[in-house]
Amino acid sequence: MRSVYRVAQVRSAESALMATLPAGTLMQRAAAGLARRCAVTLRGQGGVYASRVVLLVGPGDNGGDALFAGAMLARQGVQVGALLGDPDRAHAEGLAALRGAGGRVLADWPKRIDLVVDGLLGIGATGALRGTALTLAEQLAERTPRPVVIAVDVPSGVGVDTGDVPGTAIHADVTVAFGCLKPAHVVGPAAVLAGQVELVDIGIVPHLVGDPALRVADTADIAAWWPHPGPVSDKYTRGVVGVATGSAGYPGAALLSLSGALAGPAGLVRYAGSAHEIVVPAHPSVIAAPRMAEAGRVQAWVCGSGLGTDDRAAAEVRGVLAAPVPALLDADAITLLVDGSMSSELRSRDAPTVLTPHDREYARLAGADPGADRVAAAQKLASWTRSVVLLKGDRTVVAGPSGEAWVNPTGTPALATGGTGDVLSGLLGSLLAAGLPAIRAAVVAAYIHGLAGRIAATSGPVTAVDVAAALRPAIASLTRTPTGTAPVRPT
Ligand SMILES: NC(=O)C1=CN([C@@H]2O[C@H](COP(=O)(O)OP(=O)(O)OC[C@H]3O[C@@H](n4cnc5c(N)ncnc54)[C@H](O)[C@@H]3O)[C@@H](O)[C@H]2O)[C@@H](O)CC1
Repeated sequence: MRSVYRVAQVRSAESALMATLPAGTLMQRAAAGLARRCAVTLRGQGGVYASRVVLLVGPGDNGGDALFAGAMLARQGVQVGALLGDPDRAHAEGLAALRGAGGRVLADWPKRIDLVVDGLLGIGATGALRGTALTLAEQLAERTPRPVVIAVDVPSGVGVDTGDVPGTAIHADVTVAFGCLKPAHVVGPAAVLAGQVELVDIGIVPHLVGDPALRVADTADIAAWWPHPGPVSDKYTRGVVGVATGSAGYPGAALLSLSGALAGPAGLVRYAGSAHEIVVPAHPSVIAAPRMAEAGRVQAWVCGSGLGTDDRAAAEVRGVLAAPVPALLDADAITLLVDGSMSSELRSRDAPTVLTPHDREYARLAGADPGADRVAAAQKLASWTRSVVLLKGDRTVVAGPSGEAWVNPTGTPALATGGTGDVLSGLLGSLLAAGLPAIRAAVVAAYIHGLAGRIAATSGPVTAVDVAAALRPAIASLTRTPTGTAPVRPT
């Protein structure tokens, strides 16, 4: 598991550590890690000696890191040139070190570039890129062929604490993050611009205070949390999941959510709904009934997709809300919550509730788009509804009513196709029925669903049926890979 911290937490940890060290020590640690990573890239492109590196240098310490790393590379025979965003405010000692090692300040972009180091802005950034920093970022974006870019701490132009991208920003191949992960490395569009994130330990971790802003699970966590049957398990002790989705008009939603539920750890899957005659030929192990009241006992309900929004559907959602077991509400069930007529039933539930909105469903329910800070948006809805909220996206966010938040690292654009959400809700319901705490069930389901999307995408364009079929190999891969496939590797 990786913990992600906000800028204020990083700043106070850095201050606490700096008070115990000679001046400049942290910047030297950061620059050394950055220079090492740059050398790895240059070696991979044909060699370090005589390669050409351009530093983009901003007015703060982020630019200082780039200048000191440039000096280290210059001493290894690299031709290093610096483009200064604000010549009067460039880090003076860093600039002297670069010049002393044979590096130069450039008046313009050179023709040949093997690597660009983005040291325009780090954790001191506010708002969209502006001034010369913006001009340099725009000029970089226009270059063809596009040079390889390594960002210093964060890609310039991103919202470090939110992961939003308010304007032009640098698109990095690699981001060398100092000390710990920040939200921009893992969430929102910023996470895509960060590329491969590599952590350099500069010693601040023991000084980080307070709960992390976010957590990211890795394969080892998911493997440890996945419930397995024991020698005395039976189909009932493993948990029974009830699926109230689809309808005679939309039987596909029922079939897809059932395929997700059947891949999960529950021992039995029951179906309740008007597609009951259709689901059994497709999934013979499912026990089907026309209504919830006739479905038999379950340890969790999944309700919503393809249900419709008529009186019958509303009665089913009320029935699920009244049931004393964990409940997942998706799609049409979320729509039925929008008018507020079921708010008190929702907010007063004793058993856990999970809501799985995409952005448009979120906007209908919360009254506004998730906006720039997707984590805060999910936390707000979780707190108001007293539910776990799984806000779908390329980096799906999971937030609990107490404020705990997770981001899923396995997402893929391949999942952006109709019906994949139904597969996710079935799988998540099965994890709830197997007894996982709601927030953990949501984190595990999002992770496995993302892996399945990636596996399905290896054979070409993906449908929800392909994602459902890939759930089993995704789950099997947990036991084959004892430690992480997280997107972050320490250097
Ligand atoms: N504080 C520390 O102990 C350490 C800091 N380090 C580096 O220092 C960085 C933070 O340095 P700073 O606090 O100096 O901040 P930055 O280097 O991010 O620069 C902030 C300055 O950039 C300008 N600026 C802010 N937003 C802008 C925008 N949108 N467009 C154009 N200009 C903008 C402002 O003049 C602001 O003062 C970290 O990200 C990291 O790279 C590392 O050297 C490790 C140690």
